[in-house]
Amino acid sequence: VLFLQSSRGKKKSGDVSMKIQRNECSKRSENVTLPAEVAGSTTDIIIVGAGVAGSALAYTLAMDGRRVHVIERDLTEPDRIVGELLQPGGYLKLIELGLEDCVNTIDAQQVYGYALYKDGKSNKVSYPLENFNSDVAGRSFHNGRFIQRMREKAASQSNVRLEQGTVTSLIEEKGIIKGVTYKTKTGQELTTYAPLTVVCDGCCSNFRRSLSKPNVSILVEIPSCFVGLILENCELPYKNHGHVILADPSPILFYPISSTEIRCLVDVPGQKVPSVNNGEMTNYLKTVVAPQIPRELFSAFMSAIDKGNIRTMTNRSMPAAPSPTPGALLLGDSFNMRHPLTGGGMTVALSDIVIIRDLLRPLGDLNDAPALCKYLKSFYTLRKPVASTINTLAGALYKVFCASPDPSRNELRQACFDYLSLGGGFTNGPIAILSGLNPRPLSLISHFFAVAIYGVGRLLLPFPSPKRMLIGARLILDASSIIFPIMKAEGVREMLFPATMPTHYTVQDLCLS
Ligand SMILES: Cc1cc2nc3c(=O)[nH]c(=O)nc-3n(C[C@H](O)[C@H](O)[C@H](O)COP(=O)(O)OP(=O)(O)OC[C@H]3O[C@@H](n4cnc5c(N)ncnc54)[C@H](O)[C@@H]3O)c2cc1C
Repeated sequence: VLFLQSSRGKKKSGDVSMKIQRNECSKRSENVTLPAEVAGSTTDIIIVGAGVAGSALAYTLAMDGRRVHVIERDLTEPDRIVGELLQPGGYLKLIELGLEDCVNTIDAQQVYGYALYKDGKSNKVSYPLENFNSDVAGRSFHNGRFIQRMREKAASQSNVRLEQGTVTSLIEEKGIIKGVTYKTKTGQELTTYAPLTVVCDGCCSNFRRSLSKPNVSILVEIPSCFVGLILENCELPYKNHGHVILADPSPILFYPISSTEIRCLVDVPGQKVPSVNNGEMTNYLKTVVAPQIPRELFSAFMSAIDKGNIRTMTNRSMPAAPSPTPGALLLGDSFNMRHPLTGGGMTVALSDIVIIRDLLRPLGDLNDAPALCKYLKSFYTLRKPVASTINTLAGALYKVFCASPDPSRNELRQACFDYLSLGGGFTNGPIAILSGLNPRPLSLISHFFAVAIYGVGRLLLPFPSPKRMLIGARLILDASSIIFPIMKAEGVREMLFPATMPTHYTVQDLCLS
């Protein structure tokens, strides 16, 4: 057992300020009988997985005085091609959680917006950061370095126990999750109990099915894969910006991950990528992708291919489908995924954690399973406007940015590229959604259809021909058929009218009830 605990933590569990806060709601726990193991437990919350979500949650709950036991399969520094660009909205959430120093000392790079490339033309689209402090911007980094910093920060709290182990099952009794069984590094099988278990075991979650609606596995879509390379000894054409190439068949991304390295992610549609082992991938990258790369990056791109460190990762998307379960909660990618084109995953996870933290704060007694369940149901509704907007944009933009033989889809793609170059609100609105600075559902819908109308207008002016009118009509249909199914899967009512949901309780409502 690797047990990391530090004496540097400032708050101890049950300190005076926490006791005052908790008393407000503690009456609710009367008359609830608890399983003996849970009642005697010295842990308030078990967290499964210490990735982005698990580490951030552990730290923030510990700061609120909770006793947290985190079980992570592998505590060594991850080496992955995921979660490398944190949007400015995510950075704001990091500040709210007190974790902003985790991007210091890891050679993270500030990101101020994107450069979009199409058919040799490029446009710069800056994040609308004017009204924020100068340090508010996106951050890009090595994912593993960021996660290690977050784990260290969580483990520095005296009331966090971070342990290496693989959780093998959830312990359930009479419909209530009471704890988990896990295997330690040495192969010992142990059980641990707590009134709340939060599962943050990532995109390939083993526990998603037990805590979601029965149809959850059919909701997981795999629209494409990313092929990752690291470019060295070169500069991005637009310094401190992400670069999105609207390539054929689908987008290519570049962004800095340190002061000397640039990540390249090549999207390959479908579930299969050319084989790396038999050289098909090298051939694909050199013949199909390389000719579409901006010339400033071309030779570094070719060198990266020759160097051979080619990584691949499946891109999954999955709307949240929770089945509210007393004593347990899913969070992060195990709960909800979206296409990584827009780099929204960590922002959604951190935003969810802020909501959970605020909801749990007044709940003194986590052993009150019915009250806890009510709070958790409310979480599923409160998160919807932000999470669904970021998710819907990711899915819709991926579809719009892919090349297509269909003339109306190509018009929509071109209209989107040109619309984002118009400046003012036309540029700021969509990029404020993407960056997580202002992710409002109505803004998303209005900009999405404004792009479509802009595309139709260009087709009809100055003189509409029957052919162009037909393409225009199909363009509107295409736009609708892209956005509405994603919104439907996300839940239109929760997204647009969360206050009409029976489970829409604010923290104040819950405290008063
Ligand atoms: C190719 C790609 C690129 C991406 N790029 C970005 C980006 O640029 N920006 C962005 O915001 N998002 C991005 N994302 C999404 C982002 O990576 C995720 O949203 C984020 O990592 C989710 O965090 P998580 O904590 O839920 O999962 P993870 O960070 O994957 O953490 C899960 C943790 O659980 C542990 N674990 C798993 N099973 C067990 C078990 N049984 N017992 C104990 N521990 C266990 C794992 O070891 C791991 O540490 C990308 C995704 C992909 C696929």
